[in-house]
Amino acid sequence: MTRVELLPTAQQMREADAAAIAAGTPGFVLMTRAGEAVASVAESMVTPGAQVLVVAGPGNNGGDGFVAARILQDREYRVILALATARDRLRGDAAKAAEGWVGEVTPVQAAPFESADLIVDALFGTGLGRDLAGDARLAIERINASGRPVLAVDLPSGIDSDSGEVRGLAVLADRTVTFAARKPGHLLLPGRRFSGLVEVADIGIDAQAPGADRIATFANRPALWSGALPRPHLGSHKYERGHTLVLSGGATRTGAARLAARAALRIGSGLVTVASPPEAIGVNAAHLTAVMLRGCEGPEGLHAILQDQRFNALVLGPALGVHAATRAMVAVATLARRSLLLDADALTSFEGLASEMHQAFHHAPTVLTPHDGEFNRLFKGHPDLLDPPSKLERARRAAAYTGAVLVLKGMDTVIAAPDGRAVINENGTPYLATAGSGDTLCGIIAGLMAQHMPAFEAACAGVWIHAAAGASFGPGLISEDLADLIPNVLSDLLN
Ligand SMILES: NC(=O)C1=CN([C@@H]2O[C@H](COP(=O)(O)OP(=O)(O)OC[C@H]3O[C@@H](n4cnc5c(N)ncnc54)[C@H](O)[C@@H]3O)[C@@H](O)[C@H]2O)[C@@H](O)CC1
Ligand SMILES: Nc1ncnc2c1ncn2[C@@H]1O[C@H](COP(=O)(O)OP(=O)(O)O)[C@@H](O)[C@H]1O
Ligand SMILES: [K+]
Repeated sequence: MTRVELLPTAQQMREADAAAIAAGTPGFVLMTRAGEAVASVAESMVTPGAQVLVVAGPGNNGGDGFVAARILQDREYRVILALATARDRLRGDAAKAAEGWVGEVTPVQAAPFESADLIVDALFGTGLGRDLAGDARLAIERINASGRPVLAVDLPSGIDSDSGEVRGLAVLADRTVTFAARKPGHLLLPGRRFSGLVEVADIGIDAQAPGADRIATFANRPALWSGALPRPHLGSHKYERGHTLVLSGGATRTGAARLAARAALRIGSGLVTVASPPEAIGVNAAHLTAVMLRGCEGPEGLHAILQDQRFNALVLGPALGVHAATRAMVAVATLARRSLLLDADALTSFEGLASEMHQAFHHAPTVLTPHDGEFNRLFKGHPDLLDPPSKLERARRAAAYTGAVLVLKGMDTVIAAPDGRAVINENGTPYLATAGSGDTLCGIIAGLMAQHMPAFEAACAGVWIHAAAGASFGPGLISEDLADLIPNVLSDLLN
C-alpha cells in the first residue's frame, strides 16, 4: 500500500474508460477483460463443474456478466444466465457480449437462486441512476434471500458508486471484483459492508488521474502524508517540536483533557500543557507528570495564556461543557490564530449557531472532529450541509462552509479540506468505539499540528495512526491504552 490511491467517481470512470478507448483499446476489449477477471474470481469460489447463476442487468455491467458466463461455460461449469430486462433492449458492447452467449436466457422469475453454488451479480455497476424497482428489485430480493455465495461485478447492485448509499435495496455480496480502481462506495458505509472482500482487476484503464481541476477522493494511505510527518533532527529542541495546550473541564470532568494531552506528547509535541480551571488543578496535578499544568479561568484566562506565542496548537472541547463560555473560548482561540482543534462540547456549544462558524477558520489551521451526532447538532438548520445522503459530500460542504478541515468520524471516517480534497479512512477497528477514544484522536492531530504538519495532512495522519494503534491492540482496548500504542505505529511509519 505504498502508492496514493484515488477513488474515482462514476463520472471519472466514464472519462477514464473513454480515454482508454480513444487511446486505442476498443470498449469491447475492456469488457472482455472485465468478464475474464470476474470468471477467474468466480472459479476460485466454486469446485469444478459447479452451478453458477449469472444475473445480468441492462447495461455494461450486465455485459461483463455475459462475458463471464460464456467463459465459465467454456470451462465446463453449469451456467444459468438470468436477464433482468428484455434481451432486445441491450445496446452496444452489452448487446455484443450477449451475442457471444449461446446458452439460454432465463427470466429472473424462473431463475434457480436457491440451488446455485455461486451467484454472480451483474445487474448494475457505476451506471446505477435511480432507486431499484421491478425485475431488478425482485432479483436482488431473491439473491439476498438465497443464502448462496455472491460475487458482485464492479459494485454490489443497488450500492451507489460515489456515496456507498443503498438505492432502495442492494445485493449483499461476499466478494466484489472491481475494475481499474476501488470506488468511494466500496469504502463508505453501508457500501463497504455490502461489498465483502474487494479485489481490483487491471483491465487497461488508468483511473488514477482526476484531472487538474477535478474533485479528488483518496483512500487514507501513508503515501498521502508520510512525507509530511514530523521527523526530529539532530539540532531539534523541544520548543521547535511545538507546544500543545489542552483545555480541561471542571473538577469532575478532567480525564478527557489528560487523554488528549498524553496523546499529543506521544505523537511528538515537544511540550504539552493542560490548562485547568482553578477548582480542577488538584485533580489534574495528581495525575500529570511529563504533561505540564496551568490554571486558566474562562475565556480571559485563555486569552492571557495565549500571550505566550510558544503555545502553537490548541485542543478545545473534550468535557469543556456546553455553554456560552465555551463559545467565548473558541472565539479567543480563533482570534489568536494558532493551530486549533475543536471537538465535542466546543462543537455542541454552537448547536443551531453554526452560522457563527461560517468562513471563521480560514486564517489559521483548524480541524473540527465531530461524530455524526455532533455534526447534526452543529449544523441544525443547514439542510444544504445535512441533507446530502453522501457522507463525503456532507464533510466536503461543511469544510467549505467553515474553512476548517472536517473530520467526520466513524468506521468510515471522512477527512475533507475546504478546497474539496477528501480522504476515506478504512484501517479502524470497532474496538475504537470506547469512551475517550475521540479525545485521544484530538491530541494526536493537535500534536502533529504543533510540529508544523499542515492541518489536512495532520488530520489524515492522525486518523490513520489512531486507527492503527487501536487495531494493534484489539479486544479489551480502552482509551488509556491508545497513546502508548503510538510509538510502535510511528516507528513503522518513520523507518
Ligand atoms: N467502459 C467502462 O468503463 C467499462 C465498464 N464496465 C462495466 O460497465 C459498468 C457501467 O456500465 P453502464 O454505464 O452501462 O451502467 P450499468 O450497467 O451499471 O447500468 C446502467 C443501465 O441500467 C439502467 N439503470 C440505472 N439505474 C437503474 C435502476 N435503478 N433500475 C433500472 N435500470 C437502471 C440505466 O438506464 C442503464 O441502462 C461498470 O460498472 C462495469 O461493470 C466494464 O465493461 C469494463 C469497462
Ligand atoms: N466501529 C468503528 N470502527 C472504527 N472506528 C470507530 C468505530 N466507532 C468509533 N470509531 C472511532 O473511535 C473514535 C470515537 O470518537 P468519539 O465518538 O468522539 O468518542 P469519545 O467521545 O468517547 O471519545 C473516533 O475516532 C471514531 O472514528
Ligand atoms: K453489480
